[in-house]
Amino acid sequence: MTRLRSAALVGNPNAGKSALFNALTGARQKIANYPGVTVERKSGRLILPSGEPVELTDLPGSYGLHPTSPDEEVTAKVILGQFPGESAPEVLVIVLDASNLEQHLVFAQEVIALGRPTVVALNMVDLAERDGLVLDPKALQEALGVPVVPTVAVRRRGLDELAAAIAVAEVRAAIDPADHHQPHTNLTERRLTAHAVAEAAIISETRRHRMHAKLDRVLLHPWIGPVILFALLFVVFQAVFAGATPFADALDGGVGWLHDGVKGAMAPSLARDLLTDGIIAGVGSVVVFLPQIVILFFFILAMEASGYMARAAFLMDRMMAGVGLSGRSFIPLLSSFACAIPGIMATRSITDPRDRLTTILIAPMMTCSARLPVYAVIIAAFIPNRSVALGIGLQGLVLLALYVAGIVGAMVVALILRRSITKGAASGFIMELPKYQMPRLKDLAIGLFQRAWIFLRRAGTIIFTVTVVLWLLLNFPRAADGRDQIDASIAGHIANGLAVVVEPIGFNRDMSLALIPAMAAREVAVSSLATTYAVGAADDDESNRALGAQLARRWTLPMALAFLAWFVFAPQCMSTIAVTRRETNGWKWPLFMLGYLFALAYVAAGVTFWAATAAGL
Ligand SMILES: Nc1nc2c(ncn2[C@@H]2O[C@H](COP(=O)(O)OP(=O)(O)OP(=O)(O)O)[C@@H](O)[C@H]2O)c(=O)[nH]1
Ligand SMILES: [Mg+2]
Repeated sequence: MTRLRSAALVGNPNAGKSALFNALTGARQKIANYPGVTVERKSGRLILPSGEPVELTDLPGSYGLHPTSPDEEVTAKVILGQFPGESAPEVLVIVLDASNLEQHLVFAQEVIALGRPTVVALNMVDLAERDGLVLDPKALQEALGVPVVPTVAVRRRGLDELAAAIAVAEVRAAIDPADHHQPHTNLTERRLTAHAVAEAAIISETRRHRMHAKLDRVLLHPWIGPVILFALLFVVFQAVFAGATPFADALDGGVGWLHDGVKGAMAPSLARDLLTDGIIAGVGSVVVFLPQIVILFFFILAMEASGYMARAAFLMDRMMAGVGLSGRSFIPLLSSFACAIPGIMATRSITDPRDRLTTILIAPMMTCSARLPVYAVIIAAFIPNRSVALGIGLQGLVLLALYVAGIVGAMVVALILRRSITKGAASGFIMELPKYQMPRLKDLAIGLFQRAWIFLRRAGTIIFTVTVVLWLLLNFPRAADGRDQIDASIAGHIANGLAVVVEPIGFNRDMSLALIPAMAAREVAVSSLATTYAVGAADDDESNRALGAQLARRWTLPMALAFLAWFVFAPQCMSTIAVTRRETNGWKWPLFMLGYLFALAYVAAGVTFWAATAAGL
């Protein structure tokens, strides 16, 4: 019987380890063009040319075996076999960025010096060629004393050769198992060697960086840069509304058609109502926002893949320093625009613990994609679809304002925290800028498909479940004839109780009813409202079934704005609290987070409501 052998991918951040891992194992780990994407180890199965399986582990990028941040610690522990119950990987596969050889050779030497079976993947040779670098893998192999295989992870070039080299390295491991020397060079020596080795491996080098240098001069310019960044974000939010409308309308029509079809086909019964008013109205009201999600992520993924996101981090560094954070916090905060959970996990690449804690605490204020359906449904119902000037849509503008409100809120809180609870000097910014790349359509398509799938899976699982439970709580006990079903129901009683608390900030019963199930996931606020109004609507009320129409009829503009303000801040997400507990090792910080965010949400909603009312809106 063959036993499962093991290998691990190690190297500097952004070398293409995860891209190689995906290509070799068929996994779908997140890859993106900035350092610090992977923060946890992840294993998969690689089949060698002989048919033998190898357990391959993808690791967070690292600059050395002496970790300076939690993600680097994972890498060091795996390489050195320090995780309890796990032995060190038999083969170390060092992934080098060929276009950035000198820098990547510093850590590589440290790994090679461990004396373990080692293979080098000289990755990104395509980018090196593009930049006018011709390399000599043989010379590199000779200098390093381990096999070197040129690869292009994203084009699947060199994969067989790499697998073959891993297989051979294993055989050598079996012959000579106890060859352990410790690294006996210091950092300065390794830097000098790296320079010499890289120089020897470079056959020719023509300077073709000029175009990119020019691009950086514009995009990183102290004031042109931020203007471009802001203009870009502006375009994104306009596109989210303008581009999605036809698709969203079509989906909405589909959901309506399904609702009416089922209603027509089944005899009146509670089961029919559960299907139509509960599941189809509730889950359907969230699913229709798929086009918005896809458009938003199209831009995010394109900016990530091109290398622009890392420039955005660089631009924001000064602003972040102003509130006591470093540009390092930018990437985790940026990830939080998809979802705070990966965002909070991405803080593992932050060296300074207080910096890291602050970033975790403010991450939930970044507008995650779960808020998009809530924002979009309210905006579509209350903000007129007209242009303010030059074809700039008012709806997109309001959406952008909500995102900005979250960011400004987070910066203010960071400023306060850094002067009180997480006091300390801001640490420096050391992120290296990745190379510009043209995003590949196939990668974008896969990334979008993954995001769409995550969104639909949430709709099919958590939102579905909460909607069914809510429908049950809304329908029982049954109201006496002629009485309001919602007021009589269990959910209605709970909501009436909570309404006392949220009345001062302008919320009515239906709004407070939406808040409790929305703790499970923010989108549930939308499905709850849809289900509540479907249950509450009299049967002859068909024409007004659309959620937007119901909202416009039942809420005033100040109420709607207050509801939006609430969702900018409210920590309506159990999973975020759970992940905060895990990442901070205890209940103290997640409880603090819950407390301060609810307080902020309450104040923001109240101020919005009363200001809007006073302004006569
Ligand atoms: N042109 C080209 N791009 C590559 C190659 N390998 C990876 N990339 C791109 O380089 C970027 C970084 O790749 P990742 O696989 O995320 O890098 P990583 O080493 O896992 O990075 P961390 O997880 O941050 O340590 C992504 O945008 C990839 O698409 C390659 O061989 N050629
Ligand atoms: Mg990675």
